Amino acid sequence: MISIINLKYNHSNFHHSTLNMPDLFPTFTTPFFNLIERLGIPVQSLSPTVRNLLAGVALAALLRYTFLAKPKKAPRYVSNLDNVGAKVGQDSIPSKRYDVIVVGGGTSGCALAARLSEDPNIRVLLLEAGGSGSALPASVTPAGFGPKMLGGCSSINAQMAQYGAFGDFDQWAEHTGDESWAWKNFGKYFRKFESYQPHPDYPGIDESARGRNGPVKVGFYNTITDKSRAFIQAAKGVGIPETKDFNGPNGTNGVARRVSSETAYLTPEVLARPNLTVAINATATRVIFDTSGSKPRATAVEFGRVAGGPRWVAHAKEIVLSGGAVHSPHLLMVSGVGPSAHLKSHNIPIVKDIPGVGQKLYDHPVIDVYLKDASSTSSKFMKPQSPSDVVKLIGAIWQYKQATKKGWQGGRDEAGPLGMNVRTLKHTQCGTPVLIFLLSIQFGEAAAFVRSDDPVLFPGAPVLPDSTSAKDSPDLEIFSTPFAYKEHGKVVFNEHTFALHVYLLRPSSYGAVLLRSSDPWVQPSVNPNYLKEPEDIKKLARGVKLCLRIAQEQPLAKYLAHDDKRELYDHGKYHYVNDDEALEKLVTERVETVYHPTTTCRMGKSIEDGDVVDSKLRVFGIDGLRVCDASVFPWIVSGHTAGACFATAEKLADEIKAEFRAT
Ligand SMILES: Cc1cc2nc3c(=O)[nH]c(=O)nc-3n(C[C@H](O)[C@H](O)[C@H](O)COP(=O)(O)OP(=O)(O)OC[C@H]3O[C@@H](n4cnc5c(N)ncnc54)[C@H](O)[C@@H]3O)c2cc1C
Repeated sequence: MISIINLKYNHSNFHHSTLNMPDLFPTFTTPFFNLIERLGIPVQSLSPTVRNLLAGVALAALLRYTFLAKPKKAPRYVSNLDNVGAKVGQDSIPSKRYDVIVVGGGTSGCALAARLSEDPNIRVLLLEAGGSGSALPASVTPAGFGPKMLGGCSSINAQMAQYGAFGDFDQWAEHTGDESWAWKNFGKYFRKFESYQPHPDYPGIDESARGRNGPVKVGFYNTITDKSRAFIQAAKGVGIPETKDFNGPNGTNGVARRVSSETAYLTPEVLARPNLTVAINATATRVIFDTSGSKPRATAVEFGRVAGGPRWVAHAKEIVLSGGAVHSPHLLMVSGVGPSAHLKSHNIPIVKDIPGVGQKLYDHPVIDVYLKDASSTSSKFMKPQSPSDVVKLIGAIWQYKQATKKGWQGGRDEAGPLGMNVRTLKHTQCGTPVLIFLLSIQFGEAAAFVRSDDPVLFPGAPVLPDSTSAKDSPDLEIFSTPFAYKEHGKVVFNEHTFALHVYLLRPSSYGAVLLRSSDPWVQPSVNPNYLKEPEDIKKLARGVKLCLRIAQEQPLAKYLAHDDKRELYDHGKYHYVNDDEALEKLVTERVETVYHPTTTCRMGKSIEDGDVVDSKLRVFGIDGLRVCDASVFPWIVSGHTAGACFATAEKLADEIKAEFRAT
C-alpha cells in the first residue's frame, strides 16, 4: 500500500530570519515594542544589537511567564512507597496485596491499568520508574535509555498515528495460531483506543472505519510547512499515489497530535478510583516467585527508588510487565527468567530457562537526507542558533500559550508552529512541553509508504528477499521534517534546511538486549545489529535514491538549493541515483534509529521457537506473569509502533477482566 500523509498548515509568520517586527508574532511583539516606543525609544532606528538586547528582555519576561506559571494541581500519584508496599526487612509491616500489578506506566501500562481498574473488583497497582510526564522536563531520552516517566515513549514520541499494515496482524495471528490477533478481530481494539477528530480540510475519510469514543485523540491536528506540502506533490510526481487515510479501510496511513498514554488514560476521574494505585519513582527491581510447586508462580514485585536505597514488596495474583522492549526482558532476566547460560554467567539463579528473552530485537533503521532550504523559510528558530531565532521561538511560545488559553484543541491555525506535533500546554504544568519539544526534535509532517520492489518507482530493480507481512504491505517509509538534524537531534544546522528521511519498515536484521550485570540498576546492553543482512542495506539504498529523486521533483525542487554542493548537504549526491554502490556506502555510514524497538519477549506458540509469551501474553512455564508492551510483537509492524501498543493493552485488559469475572 502506498500513501501520503497531508497535514494542516499555517506558517505565514515565519518568512524572515532576521529580527523584523512585522514578521514576528504580533500578539507578543507589538505590545512589547509599543511599550518601548512609548518610552520614547524609536525601535525601528535601533541597531540590530540593541534590538536583540531588547528581545532578550522580552525573552526573560516571557520565560518567566511560561516557566514560572502557577503549576496545576498535582495528579493523584503516590510517591511515598510505604503506602504502596511493605518495606523489605521490616517483617512487622503486613505486605500490601493487589489483584494485578502492572510494572511500567508507559504507553501500554497506563492503558492497561486504566482499563483494568474500570472493574471496581480488581485492585490494580501501577509501578512507574519515573515521575509524571507533565512534571519531568528532562525526561526526553528515547526508548527508556535514560530518565523515565509516566506515559513512557508516548510522552516523547513524534505522534505519527499510523498503525502498521493490516497484514502485519494477520501474520501475528499465523505466528501465534490465535485468530484473535488477525486484523479482522484485533482491529476493533485500535478503534477502541482512538477518538478520530474529523477536520474540514481533510475530507474523504471513512469515519465509520475509525474509532470515535476512545481516550486517544487522533486527527489532522498539526500545522504543516509549505515544503512538506510540496513534498507531497513531488512524491505524487515520481509516481506515489496519494491516499486520504493511513488507517482507513484501504490500508496503511495516518497523522496525530501528541496525546500521551498518561494524559489519555490516567485522567482525574480514573485516578480517583479507589481500586487504582499509581506509584511514581518506583523502579521494579525483581519479580519474586514461589518455586515450591511443579511450576513457578510469580507472586510479588520488589521495587525501590534509588540504587542502594530501601526496597519494598507488593503481592498480586497477576503481574504484568509493561517496561518496554528494553526493560521488560531486562527485568525478566535479573529475576531469573531468560537464557540459562547467559543468566548463569551473571550468577543469577534460574527460575525458568527461556532462551528467547531479550533476543529478536527488531528496530527501524533510518537514513536522513540533508537538504539546504533556498527559500530561507524553515523553522530553524525552533532549535535557536541566534538571538533572532530565540525571539521567534519566544513569539511562537507566546502564540501557542494564547491559543491554548482560549481553548485551542488543535485543528485550527492559531496555535502557530508549536501546534505541530507538540503536546498542549493545557495538559501539563508550566513549560514542560516546550522543553520536550525543543529537545525531542521529531517533527514528521508528511510521509509516504512504498515498496522497494515497486516497478513504477524502481524500474528494473531486482526483487529482494521479502520479509513484509502481506503482498501489498509497504517496506519503506519516507517522511519530511521542516529542518534537518543529525545524531538524533544533537547536531542542528545554523542555516535554513529541510530534510527527507527514509526508514526500513520490515528489516531482516535483528539484535539483542543482554545483561551487563545482575544488578537491576545497571542498564542492559542493547545491540540492534542494524544492517547485518545485506538486503536491508539494498532496500534502504533504494529509499535514499527515491528521496533524492523526490527532492529534484517540482514543486519541492524550487524550495531547495540544488546548486549548494557542500559536503554538509546531499545536493552534490544527486548523481548517486545511478550509483548503487555509492548509495549503499552512504546507508552504512549514516544509519540511525527511529526508536521503535520490539520483539524482545516475542509472542508465539512455544519456547522452542524462541517465543517468550503465549497468545494471551502469559510467560511460558510460569503462572501469574504476563508481558504487555512492544516487546511481545511477533514482528515489528510496517509503520509506527505506539498504536499497536495501545491496542495490545486494550485487548489484554478485556481478557484479564473476563478471567477475573469468571473466577
Ligand atoms: C523519540 C521517539 C519517537 C517516536 N515516534 C513515534 C511516532 O511518531 N508514532 C508511533 O506510533 N510511535 C513512535 N515511537 C515509538 C512508540 O512511542 C513506542 O514504540 C511505544 O510508545 C512503546 O510503548 P511501550 O508500552 O512498549 O513502552 P514505553 O512507552 O517505553 O513504556 C515503558 C515504561 O516502563 C517504565 N519502566 C521501565 N522499566 C521499569 C521498571 N523496572 N520499573 C518501573 N517502570 C519501568 C518506563 O519508565 C516507561 O514509562 C517513538 C518513540 C520514540 C522514543
